[in-house]
Amino acid sequence: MSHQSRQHPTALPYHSPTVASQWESTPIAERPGRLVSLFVPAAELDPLSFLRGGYGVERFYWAEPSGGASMTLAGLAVAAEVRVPPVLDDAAPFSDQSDYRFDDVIEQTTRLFEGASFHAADAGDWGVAEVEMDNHPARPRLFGGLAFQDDFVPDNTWSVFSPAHFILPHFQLVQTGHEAFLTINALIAPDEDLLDALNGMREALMARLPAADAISTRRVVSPNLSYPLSPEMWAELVDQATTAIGAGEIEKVVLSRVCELRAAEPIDAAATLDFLNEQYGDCYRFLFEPLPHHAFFGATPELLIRKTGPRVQTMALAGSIPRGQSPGEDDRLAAQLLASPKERREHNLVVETIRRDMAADMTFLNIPDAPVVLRLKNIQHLLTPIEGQLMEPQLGVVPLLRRLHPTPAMGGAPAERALAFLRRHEPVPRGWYAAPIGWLDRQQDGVFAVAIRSAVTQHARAWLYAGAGIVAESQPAQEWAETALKFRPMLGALGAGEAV
Ligand SMILES: C=C(O[C@@H]1C=C(C(=O)O)C=C[C@H]1O)C(=O)O
Repeated sequence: MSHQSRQHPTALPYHSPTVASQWESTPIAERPGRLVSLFVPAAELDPLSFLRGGYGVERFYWAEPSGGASMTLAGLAVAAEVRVPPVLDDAAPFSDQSDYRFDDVIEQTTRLFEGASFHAADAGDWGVAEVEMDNHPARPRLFGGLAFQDDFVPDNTWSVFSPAHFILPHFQLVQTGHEAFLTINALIAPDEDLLDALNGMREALMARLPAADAISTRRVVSPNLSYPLSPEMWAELVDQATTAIGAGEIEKVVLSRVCELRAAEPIDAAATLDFLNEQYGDCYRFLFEPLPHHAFFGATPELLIRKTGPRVQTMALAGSIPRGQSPGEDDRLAAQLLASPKERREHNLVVETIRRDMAADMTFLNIPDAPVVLRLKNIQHLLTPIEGQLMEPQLGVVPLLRRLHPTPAMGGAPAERALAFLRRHEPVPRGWYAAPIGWLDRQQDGVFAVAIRSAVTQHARAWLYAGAGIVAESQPAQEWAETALKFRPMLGALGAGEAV
């Protein structure tokens, strides 16, 4: 691959994260380091206080909706990263580059975990014991995501983001069910004595174990909002889409718009997590802050893929209607959503595309015949939960992301033409909005959500994103109102109340 890289100023002076791509074909013994992870039980640590205690360093957060195998991960600082730089080479036609990000992530991840070791810090008499890594909740997990489009380049808004970027946190707190563990991850030099390294790491781990003094963080107060796309411009955009649909060029395209927010002080995205956990506990809550005050965060209802060994789960989530003012009105609107041919068609396009894209890899794929209604705080959606069993369990989560992203719930149908339509017509680049966000481990198991109901911050500014599926019958005013509802989670999180 010959794409040039652009360096981002993400490294803070006190550490220098190793980019796994530097290891390119170097024999393990000659590499700059190998991954060592050491953990202790940490039932007393609260993930949000832990993050608040890390104000000023890189921070990461991931919380799955409660129930089942749900997991919360909070990360501080960077032990290692997997990053795919942008392609800036105009000479290479974009079509030749498609999918390069996924292969790069797989390669770099595999290299990062080669020769990795995993240890319990409290074995016996405070000894250190090597432990089987693969199913342990404290195992090292890379957290991050990808940009929506393959040809992403970091613009002014997304200046510290990459086409794909995953972080292995230096300190990683994981809660699953009733268990919690704090893990310290580090790359140690090949000539460094493992026991010496482990002793040093254990000291650093124990120093983090007591709950940090919470640094008080402030929520945003009375921010200013603006919408770069006027309702008239939106109507024109929707008309362009319905015209392309009428001409048979595409069947569906998801259009998005942006809300710009200005605050009086730098925005602490982590300070919104209490609100998101309280109000949107039924969603995937995430924070990716690779540089302090440059954060991408949100609370999304949409699972893209959960892979545990041979088992996979995904969903079709498309088709929307507001919540009612009363339980009766809620039910009436839900029935209207289920009965709407337009919403059902929008939804079925997603179901059928997922069926087509997954069927070849599955020994079985269970897709219910009809959707149910998912009722969220401000909006209701049509939902079809999907599960299956992989023919080859060793097929990792990243190839599955490649198959699925973007589903017609985020891009459109047919996918390539819908993406080309968006490149031509959507006025604001999406960055990481509507793209996969989540975690993966050494076995390349993992969980990814679709990063909608999300915002990106830069110091005192934030950009919120919301989109809606457009089909032949779509009306601009209705889609404007739907996107207004989809801004609400982030508006609430950023102190802008229920404003639309
Ligand atoms: C694109 C968004 O939402 C998606 C679009 C939906 C629709 O068009 O009905 C519903 C849920 C999501 O799949 C968003 O929230 O920004």
